[in-house]
Amino acid sequence: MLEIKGLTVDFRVEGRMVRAVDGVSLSIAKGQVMGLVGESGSGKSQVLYALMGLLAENGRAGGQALFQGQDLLTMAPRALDLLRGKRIAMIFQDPMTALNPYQRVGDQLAEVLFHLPKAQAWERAVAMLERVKIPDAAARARRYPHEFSGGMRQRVMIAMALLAEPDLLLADEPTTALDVTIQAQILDLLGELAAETQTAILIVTHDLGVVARLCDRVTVLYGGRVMEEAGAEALFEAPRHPYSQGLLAATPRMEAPLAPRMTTIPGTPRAGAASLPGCPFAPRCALVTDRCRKETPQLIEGIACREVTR
Ligand SMILES: Nc1ncnc2c1ncn2[C@@H]1O[C@H](COP(=O)(O)OP(=O)(O)OP(=O)(O)O)[C@@H](O)[C@H]1O
Repeated sequence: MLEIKGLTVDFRVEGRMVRAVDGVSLSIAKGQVMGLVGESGSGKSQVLYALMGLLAENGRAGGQALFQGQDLLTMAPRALDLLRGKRIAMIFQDPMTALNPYQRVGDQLAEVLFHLPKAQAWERAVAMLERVKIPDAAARARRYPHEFSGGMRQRVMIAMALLAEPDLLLADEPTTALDVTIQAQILDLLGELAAETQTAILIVTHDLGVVARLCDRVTVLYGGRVMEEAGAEALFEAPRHPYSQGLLAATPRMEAPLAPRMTTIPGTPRAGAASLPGCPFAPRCALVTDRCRKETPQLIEGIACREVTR
């Protein structure tokens, strides 16, 4: 459904180009859920923005992003507009970017189903609001976005994306603002959708709990580069890249009451790391060698670390 090949994102900053995403490749099949994980600043969101043609004005994308064989990066803006919101839906971190403040929530949702008679579209919209756990959905549908709490608006946006039954759903931290019980229910709902309608999902998150609950596969980003790509279960059971190991060790686990201290990865991410030669994780890596600082390791069989594959 989606095949990203060597995606780059560069930003012009004070007259020079800074690389934020450096050669990211991944593919997602029909009905598959791919998690894109990494610390803040690793480039996760820019990957999504590049796919949707929504990079900031000083940004430029390179490489290829094939959606059902068509390259999203070189597509004419009008063709991309036609895909967005129909075959490709996106859930943003901030729901107000997707909702019209002057239109009743039910009408906005029903508009997604423009091909149905109005009454039927409205009924489906209310049913979807119920599925995303909006209490008293029929009455709420008649209200405006500002009359909803932040968490409820987030669920409305998720409902809107699900109603469209897109082929591809791009989601940027879709449940971060929700409380944990609702979060779990929404993640399960996204998982059901992927299975029912064979929607492929690319979900950006810094939360490995989200990955564990929803994802089939995971791509781990660091400094704009892919460090590891693996099945979600395999990654949790045996992370291979030193960065993935650190990321997992830094996540508190319910089932490990005997290890209450959270481990952290020493050091801080290198700003603009993707512009420099060598492995971006080298300054923080326990296995680092001289070669890691000079040569950028390529992703081979799901891992970009020579020291592990040697
Ligand atoms: N308009 C811009 N101009 C220059 N640099 C930018 C711009 N937008 C983003 N960046 C840089 O791109 C890099 C990746 O940002 P991105 O938002 O994708 O990270 P992220 O992993 O999604 O983090 P977060 O979880 O905080 O959203 C960062 O170093 C950021 O400073």
